[in-house]
Amino acid sequence: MTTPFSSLEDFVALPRLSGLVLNREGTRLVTSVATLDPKKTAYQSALWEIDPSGAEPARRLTRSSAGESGAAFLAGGDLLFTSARPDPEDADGEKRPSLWRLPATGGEASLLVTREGGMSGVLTAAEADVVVLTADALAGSTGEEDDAERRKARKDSGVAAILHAGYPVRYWDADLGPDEPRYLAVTDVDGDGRPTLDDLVPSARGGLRNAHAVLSPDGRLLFSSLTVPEELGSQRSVLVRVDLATRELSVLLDDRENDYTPGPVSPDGRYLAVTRDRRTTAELAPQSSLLLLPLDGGEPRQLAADWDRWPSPEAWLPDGSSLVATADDDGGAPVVVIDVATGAVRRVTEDTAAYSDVRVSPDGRTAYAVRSSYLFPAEVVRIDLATGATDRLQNPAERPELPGTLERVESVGQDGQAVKSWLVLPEGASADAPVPALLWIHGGPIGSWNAWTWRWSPWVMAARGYAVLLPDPALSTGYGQHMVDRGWGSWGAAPYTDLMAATDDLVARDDIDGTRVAAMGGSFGGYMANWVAGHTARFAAIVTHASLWALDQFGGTTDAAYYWAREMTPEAMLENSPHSHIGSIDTPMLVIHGDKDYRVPIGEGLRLWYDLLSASKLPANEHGVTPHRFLYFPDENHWILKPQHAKIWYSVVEAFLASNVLGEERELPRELGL
Ligand SMILES: CSCC[C@H](NC(C)=O)C(=O)N[C@@H](C)C(=O)N[C@@H](CO)C(=O)O
Repeated sequence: MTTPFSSLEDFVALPRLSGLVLNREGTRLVTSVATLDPKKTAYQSALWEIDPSGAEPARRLTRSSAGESGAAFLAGGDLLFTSARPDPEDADGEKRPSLWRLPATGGEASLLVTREGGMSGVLTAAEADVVVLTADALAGSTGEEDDAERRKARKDSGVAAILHAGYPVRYWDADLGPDEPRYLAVTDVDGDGRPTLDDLVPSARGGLRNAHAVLSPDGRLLFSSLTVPEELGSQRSVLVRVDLATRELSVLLDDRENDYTPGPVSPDGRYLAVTRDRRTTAELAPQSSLLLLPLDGGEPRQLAADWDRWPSPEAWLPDGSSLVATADDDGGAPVVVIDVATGAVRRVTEDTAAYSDVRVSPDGRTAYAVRSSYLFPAEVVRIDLATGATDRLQNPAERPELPGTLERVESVGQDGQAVKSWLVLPEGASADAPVPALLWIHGGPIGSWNAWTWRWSPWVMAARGYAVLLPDPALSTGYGQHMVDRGWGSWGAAPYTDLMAATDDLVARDDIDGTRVAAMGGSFGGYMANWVAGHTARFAAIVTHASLWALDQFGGTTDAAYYWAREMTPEAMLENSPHSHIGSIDTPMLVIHGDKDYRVPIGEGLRLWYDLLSASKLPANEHGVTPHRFLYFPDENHWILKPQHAKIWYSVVEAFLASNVLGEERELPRELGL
């Protein structure tokens, strides 16, 4: 059967949906869909409207080569979005992300706010036309005009240098500073003239980087996380409230044992849902809990404390009786309703899908959400909150046909712990025709294989005849705190042995050819692929993407060193470091790394590559010929985002596996120039 996964051209062209907003009346749903641009070298996103009743087909709302994102409804019904599209009223205008307004009554979108430094996000209040932008300003600037002047001077002089006095200095693939994020309140949104912008937290000093914020329903208060520096390069995330009228900032929750993130404010404005993340130490694994914070100054109270999951608050029921949340759970992330008075948790959605972006209708009976699973990419659904009945609405795209089947399988770890996996089987796999298989190891390490992913699609490999096992070993979420605790600080122990237990059961199946199996992983999954390489020769090939190799150096060069310093002692880092086992590696490895990866810096990939050539059991000969390969992306980051590079990634991986697992040679893409 031919599916879009057979051709990489078709695969990268599949539309990708994300995000969902609902207007105040509950009559309009808007989502974002990314598709290939005409050159097929980038994705561009557009906003689409989805009929909440399910009667009408989805309709495209915006169209421009610059794309649109950041959709947010005003309480009055107009739709705001950000776009770097040109302003038709300003022919010479520079293209920078600006705020646009699409009237509820129809017609063209018009420019509402533009600024030299652009903007990255939009917050609106549920019941008042209040708008706050997230936007970068130069650290030393004193206002919008000053910021624009300083920006121009920096650009004209060609200076890119950044002088730091604190940490962090990089984030994923971005150099931090001298820009820093600010919250800019948009004044007079409904007035006739161009609104002005007021900096709500001028003293933030970089503390709003990656912050989460929400507005109270009446738009008078903003709640945000705020990062404050600590000694030894560390930091913590505290919870603050900003009064939009007075600009007064109050710290609501702050202690050195936890990080805090605001969730939604109750409809009556009396409570704030808060996520509390326990600060880890070498002995203490992460733990996430849901708090209810009375906004009149009372003490926070934990909700659903007896439920051994990590709930993420999404929305309130309109009567304020319950919170709607999602939580990783056994290979999915269902929607649950948590009673605020009792903390009782009621599971709403019954399927094994991962839900996000949950929006509740004004009558509290229905929720709308984005869901995905390994059977389908993100799509918008309607959920009956009483019965859990879930219907797929008319989406901008149909589900792609899949080249195989999906199974849930279970193994047993050395300590008796159940280890669950998804298993993707290619069409035709049977005892008469056993297929080669791939062990895929997820990153994090705190995470789960529970949602569709475009970056590592098992269906692309299924279309090429491979089964793909997606196990959730120790440190995975959705199986209770014990599953995280049992792997904490000892990555080479339970996480590794759980993976091997899952592999044992995989190769014992009669529809799998146990002699033709490879292991692959990215990020922490790449760490584990490297660890696997140094501890077993059972795999025919190993693919390691953006991987941690030498934990002694990684801990100091990653963009968030403080995070890893809280995970292991220096001794444990050495004990669990794959590079110490280079001398045992006798499996061909494909190393993949992007130069702009600041999370797992390129030094990991470079050192791994040199170590493989100089010290593994399969070294290069005097002509430099080695069974290992290094696929290097000079302009990609932690992940391979450009469509043309994603195709190269899959092609090179497939060729490497074909050569080492199947004993077949494949032609490499011409674009590699070899
Ligand atoms: C929630 S687990 C922690 C994620 C971790 N965070 C920091 C600050 O380092 C992280 O980024 N880990 C990477 C090494 C990793 O494995 N990332 C995974 C998941 O985010 C990935 O797939 O990129």
